Amino acid sequence: MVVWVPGCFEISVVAQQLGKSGKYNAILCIGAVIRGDTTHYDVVADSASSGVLSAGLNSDVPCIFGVLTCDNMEQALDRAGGKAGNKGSETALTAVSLC
Ligand SMILES: Nc1c(NC[C@H](O)[C@H](O)[C@H](O)CO)[nH]c(=O)[nH]c1=O
Ligand SMILES: CC(=O)[C@@H](O)COP(=O)(O)O
Repeated sequence: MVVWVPGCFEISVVAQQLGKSGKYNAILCIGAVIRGDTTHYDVVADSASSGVLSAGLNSDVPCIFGVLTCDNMEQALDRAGGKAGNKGSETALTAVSLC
């Protein structure tokens, strides 16, 4: 199942709900935080990473951190199936290795 959230900040709360539902063996948390003009980037990136970790610990279901933290769109696209690979599919492999 795919669940969409408004932004990376909201990933962890939904991941925790899904983990606690008991329906899933792993949750793949995929997104991109792109640096802007302000410090908002750091807040969202830090919250996403610590939140996904907490979601896994609190739900006892692996929540895999597949959130890109990039300086620009080019870096993000390169890592979303471009010349630097596909970090999304790597999260799936990580989940398989843990289950
Ligand atoms: N700047 C990025 C955001 N910002 C939105 C936040 O994640 C959040 O939805 C909002 O602050 C409301 O709580 N989200 C991304 O996924 N990527 C960004 O680069
Ligand atoms: C508010 C946001 O989600 C994000 O776009 C912030 O960008 P900026 O740092 O350029 O205000």
